Amino acid sequence: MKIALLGYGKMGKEIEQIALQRGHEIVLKINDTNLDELTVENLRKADVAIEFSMPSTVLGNIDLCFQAGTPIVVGTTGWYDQFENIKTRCAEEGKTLFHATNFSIGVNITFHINKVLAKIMNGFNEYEVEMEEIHHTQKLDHPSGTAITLAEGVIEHMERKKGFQAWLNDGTEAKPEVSADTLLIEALRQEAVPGTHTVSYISSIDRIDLRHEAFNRKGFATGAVIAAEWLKDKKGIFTMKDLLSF
Ligand SMILES: NC(=O)C1=CN([C@@H]2O[C@H](COP(=O)(O)OP(=O)(O)OC[C@H]3O[C@@H](n4cnc5c(N)ncnc54)[C@H](OP(=O)(O)O)[C@@H]3O)[C@@H](O)[C@H]2O)C=CC1
Ligand SMILES: O=C(O)C1=N[C@H](C(=O)O)C[C@H](O)C1
Repeated sequence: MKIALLGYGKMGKEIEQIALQRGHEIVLKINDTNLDELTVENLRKADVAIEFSMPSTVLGNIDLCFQAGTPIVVGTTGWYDQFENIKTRCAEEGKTLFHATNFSIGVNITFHINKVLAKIMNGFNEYEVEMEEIHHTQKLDHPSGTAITLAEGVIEHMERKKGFQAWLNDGTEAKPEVSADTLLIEALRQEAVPGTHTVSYISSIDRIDLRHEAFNRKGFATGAVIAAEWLKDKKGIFTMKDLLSF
């Protein structure tokens, strides 16, 4: 496949390596220094675009791919407040978009177990639930997209939680008091951490942790390339649940 990389930073470079290993060709690589090459005409030269840029640039890039008619795989996080608009446009205009807050197979297994665990813990009111996400210091958004997906999984299956609140624990803000029906997500930023997520159930006598720790970015990148391959000849909006068989 001919692939356009929209975003050639930490993830774009990792995806390039995996894509080449899997026999694909990179026809466009976009970062802040060559935005003049980011045109509908150039996007039409690609079979698929893989988008890992920034919360402030992702929507413009989705729009350009829709104009070009180029299927797009979106890994960028921090834009999901616009998700319904994009979903509607994708359907109305007959375009193709694959999105995931996390492309790693291990995280998607964790997403599944998280829902099963929340269903079980719904019956055990003596446990309080809280979450923690840790990422590298360059991360622009908080809480992470993955943490939001995990929180949504808990809220869907646990009657005593109705919403979530994020706390960036960078020493500037004390731990917030949250209401009993709010799930607190603590975001920590530490040098070079690719992504660690923990959902904890804590009672006065014990603690259950569901934890996923990425050792590097290979899992995210491989999942994104597999999604791009899977998207061939498909129309519509898709995510990892469509690709995985559990
Ligand atoms: N869904 C998933 O599995 C994963 C998602 N992510 C998400 O992916 C995104 C990117 O992460 P990461 O690679 O670490 O971030 P980086 O900051 O390393 O890379 C972002 C890249 O986007 C480039 N850029 C700037 N403007 C544009 C534009 N208009 N169009 C395209 N690219 C542009 C930047 O260029 P320059 O360097 O010149 O500024 C940079 O190369 C984040 O939102 C992150 O949360 C990350 C990992 C996994
Ligand atoms: O910015 C990152 O690095 C990551 N972002 C994604 C997120 O926001 O969940 C996925 C992964 O955790 C790495």
